[in-house]
Amino acid sequence: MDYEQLVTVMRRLSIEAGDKIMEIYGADDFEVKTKSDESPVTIADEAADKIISDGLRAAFPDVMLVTEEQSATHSASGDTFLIVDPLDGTKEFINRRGDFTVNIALVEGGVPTRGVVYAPARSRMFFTLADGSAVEETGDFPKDSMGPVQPISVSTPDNAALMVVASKSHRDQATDDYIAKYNVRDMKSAGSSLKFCLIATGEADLYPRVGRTMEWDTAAGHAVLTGAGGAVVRFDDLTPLTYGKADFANPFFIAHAPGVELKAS
Ligand SMILES: Nc1ncnc2c1ncn2[C@@H]1O[C@H](COP(=O)(O)O)[C@@H](OP(=O)(O)O)[C@H]1O
Ligand SMILES: [Mg+2]
Repeated sequence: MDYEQLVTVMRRLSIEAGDKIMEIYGADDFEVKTKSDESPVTIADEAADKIISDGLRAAFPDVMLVTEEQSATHSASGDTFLIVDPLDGTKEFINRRGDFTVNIALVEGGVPTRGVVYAPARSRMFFTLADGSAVEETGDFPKDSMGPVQPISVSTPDNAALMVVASKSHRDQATDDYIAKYNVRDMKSAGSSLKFCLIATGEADLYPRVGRTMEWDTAAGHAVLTGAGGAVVRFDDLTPLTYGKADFANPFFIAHAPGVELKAS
């Protein structure tokens, strides 16, 4: 795999998909359909999926591709593949709350090693460079050349006063009970894979997810967080969260800056 090429292509496709998503977001109205798993989908999900899949297949014809919108056609995957959630945080998108992201990642040997997370309505873009380190790009995100980038890295947390981030649209008692085990200075809520990025930049220390997600929801954010020095572990045994699992379903997990003294579930 040519990582320089991969980063260039992932970044460009995320911007092209983000542009399309924002075009639909800005329209007066858009249709919301319900998928077989009851989750909502819009023409923005489908249009962004097409842009990204066509682009990845053209650039990397030999690498397996898994996308949320085409998930019904995926089977046993092996442990190296590209994985895409073209619009994570669909509920945020529908409710016009802004916290939605375009997510593209490379998983190698069950580990997300490169990824891009782009939040077009927030004008924030996070990705890994070819060497796997994480950056945030600022500016107006030109398609064909990288704008100014800043290396990002996780916080050195104060375990007596942690900053915790949790889902905006999927928050429950189990999550609150687990968070109650920590000394929390403040809580943020955020939608989509942005939660991983807030830990990657040091804006938060801990993100426990006691609820369902799929691998495409987490792979790109996970890659960015790893590149910034953070980690994602399973909620049940605190071992690393891996990819290429049956049905691409994740167990509950905890994303964190390594300095957080993790509590058992
Ligand atoms: N019951 C469930 N089963 C599978 N995935 C779920 C789920 N509830 C939420 N999710 C996933 O969580 C994502 C939203 O995350 P958050 O709540 O952190 O914003 C959704 O992504 P999509 O919006 O791409 O469908 C969805 O995939
Ligand atoms: Mg998603």
